[in-house]
Amino acid sequence: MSGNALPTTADLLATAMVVRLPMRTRFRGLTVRETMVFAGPAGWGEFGPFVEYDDDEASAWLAAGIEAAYQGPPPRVRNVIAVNATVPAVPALEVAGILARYPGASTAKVKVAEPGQTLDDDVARVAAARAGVARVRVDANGKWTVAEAIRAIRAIGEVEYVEQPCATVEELAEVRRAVDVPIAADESIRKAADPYRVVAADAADVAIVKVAPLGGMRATLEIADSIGLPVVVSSALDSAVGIAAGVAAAAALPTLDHACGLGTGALFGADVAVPFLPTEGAVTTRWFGPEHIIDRSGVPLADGPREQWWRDRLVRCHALLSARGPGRGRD
Ligand SMILES: O=C(O)CCC(=O)c1ccccc1C(=O)O
Ligand SMILES: [Mg+2]
Repeated sequence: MSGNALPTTADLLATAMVVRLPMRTRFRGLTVRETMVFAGPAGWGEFGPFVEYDDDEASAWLAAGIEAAYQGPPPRVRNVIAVNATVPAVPALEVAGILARYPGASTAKVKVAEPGQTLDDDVARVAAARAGVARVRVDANGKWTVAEAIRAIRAIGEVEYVEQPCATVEELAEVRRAVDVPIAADESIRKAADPYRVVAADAADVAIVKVAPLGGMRATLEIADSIGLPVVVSSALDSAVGIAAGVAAAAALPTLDHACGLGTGALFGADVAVPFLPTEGAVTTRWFGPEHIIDRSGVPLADGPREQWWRDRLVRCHALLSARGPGRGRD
């Protein structure tokens, strides 16, 4: 909130809507994405921490939503953001159908190391993606041991980078020393008490940054500015409102050399607004200002108990933010 007072919970809840967005393809174990959006004087903000997150982790997401609704986007230096196709851990035969939702994409990010699947499944999925795009990056979400990562990376072959092959910073550093492909850090930044430890440990070549878990667009820009690594701005499987903040952060970066992971609107079967669907491999900046009206009859709303659960969660996270005082959401 960079010094601004927090809005009250009554302010936030007055316009809050809890939605259940159907996924076209299962992603991160989800077939429905529940999230909350609310409006403030600068436009719409999103509060959508995954349901299993505790309040401490979730409160950074609230800071991000409040920043969007009460401060709006930072000044931008570009309007068009190249995005990767996001390929969930689907059978190889389904990859072409996913890529078709990303017309013109030259990069695909392929999920690997899905529990219950094999390295052969990963190799086949990556091969199918290579058949459709020029460049492939993979994301293991920390699921490999060091030995598994080294073996898998050798089997998968050349990729733009491997995102979060293992869970810890030390393991990332060990894998990075053992292989030639670049390593990207995601969870080691967005879930870490100290996002800069990946640099001190020589654990990554690329920093994945996400507006919601990092506590907002400005907090994301600050990390991007000081981390000393090329960044990729990615989504947190946000609705169009949260994606607008990700796109705004990407649009404000002084340099941006990699496709961003902001095309996940293509994975939803419904959204709170016209989704950010990539055309020619890119999305274009758009802001849902205070004048924007979300048509409640056009969005799948949560039922009473789920809506109350989210409202209570917002109140608890708001208490954590106000106890913490102004400053970066994650401090
Ligand atoms: O980066 C992308 O292409 C999409 C975003 C994505 O993969 C993601 C979305 C929600 C939660 C976690 C992740 C992740 O990068 O691990
Ligand atoms: Mg990731």
